[in-house]
Amino acid sequence: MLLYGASGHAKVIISCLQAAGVAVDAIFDDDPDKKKLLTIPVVGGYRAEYNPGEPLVVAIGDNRVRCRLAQWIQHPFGTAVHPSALIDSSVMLGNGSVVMHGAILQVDTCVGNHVIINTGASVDHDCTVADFVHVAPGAVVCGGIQVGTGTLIGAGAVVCPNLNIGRWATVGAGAVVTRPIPDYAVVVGNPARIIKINQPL
Ligand SMILES: CC(=O)SCCNC(=O)CCNC(=O)[C@H](O)C(C)(C)COP(=O)(O)OP(=O)(O)OC[C@H]1O[C@@H](n2cnc3c(N)ncnc32)[C@H](O)[C@@H]1OP(=O)(O)O
Repeated sequence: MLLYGASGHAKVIISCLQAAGVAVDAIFDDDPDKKKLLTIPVVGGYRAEYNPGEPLVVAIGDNRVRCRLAQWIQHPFGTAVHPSALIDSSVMLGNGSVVMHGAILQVDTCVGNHVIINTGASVDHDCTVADFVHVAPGAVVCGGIQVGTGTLIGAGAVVCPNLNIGRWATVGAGAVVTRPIPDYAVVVGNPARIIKINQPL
């Protein structure tokens, strides 16, 4: 497996892959001062000709940056799933997506491409999690929820059942979402309230 981005997020992905018995051979990063992450060599900026058939995961936590890079990279995309994650056999997991330590994906949930289901997060039954979403550590997404493209569900947030969460929205850490959230909205608190609407991409 190859990674793009020698970040803290990449360290967690390496931990997942190593626990699953998958070797990480190299990491691309544009910063010439980065030479190694944990024990893995950092080999410079992205090159399509570097081991072209080897799967790659974009190891960048920022959803917009991960989206931009994924549309440009020419390698096939792999997935990283920690063995402690509980994933129902009905779950669909897209290319480039990662499921960290202790995360739970329940029955009939569909997870798109380049999604992060972070440490200890849970996404319950019948959810649809679109591409480039990040469900941060400890967040709880209850049953029957649609999460739109590029949205961040912050650490420890709770999203109540059967709600529609828009595209490129941000749910603040610890928020309790009780109503649908529009595209690009940033919400915080319990119950969650909109504090601003971000600019579209
Ligand atoms: C492994 C990992 O680390 S994964 C990392 C996952 N990341 C996260 O979970 C972080 C999620 N981000 C947040 O919660 C952020 O605070 C955001 C995005 C909601 C807001 O960030 P910003 O847009 O920079 O807002 P800012 O910090 O200026 O705060 C604006 C107001 O909202 C309040 N606020 C910000 N975040 C929260 C929150 N999570 N809960 C309650 N209130 C909040 C601030 O106190 C401030 O209130 P004030 O105007 O009365 O002073």
